[in-house]
Amino acid sequence: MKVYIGCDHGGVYLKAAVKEHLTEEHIEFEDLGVHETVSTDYGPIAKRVAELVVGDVEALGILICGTGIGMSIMANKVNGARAAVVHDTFSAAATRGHNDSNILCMGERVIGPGLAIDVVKTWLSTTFEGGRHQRRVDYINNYEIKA
Ligand SMILES: O=C(CO)[C@H](O)[C@H](O)COP(=O)(O)O
Repeated sequence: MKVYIGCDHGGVYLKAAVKEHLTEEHIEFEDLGVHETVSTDYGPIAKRVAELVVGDVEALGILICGTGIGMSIMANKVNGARAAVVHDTFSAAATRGHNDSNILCMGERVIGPGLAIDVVKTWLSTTFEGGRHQRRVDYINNYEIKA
């Protein structure tokens, strides 16, 4: 598994904490930026990470901005991206197990690093349950194909 990670200026510090965790856990990742707190736009970073994730079935993405919301809105414009804004461990497990989310979005202005790392751990260690949930994810995929 490889994790593509990106942030805007509102997520630089939380991204650093998440990268530290991934490094400790020997999880391969690629940082698509940004690296400074200079004001920047989340759209291009979300698009790039989402495209890389969709292009590699083994890959997952983590996107961080102030709220996680702008990143998720943009990422979900990329066909095949299932980006979820998550700030609690229950939702982290549910969105992997039920929605097969492939991108986790968080807001540095919403969540502290301790809980954020717990969210990342839970999200990365939960697998898609399939079954009835596969039918529901298929509905989304089929909608994208026809759109
Ligand atoms: O959370 C975000 C998008 O969802 C951005 O990080 C946030 O809107 C940036 O705001 P500002 O330019 O005022 O720092």
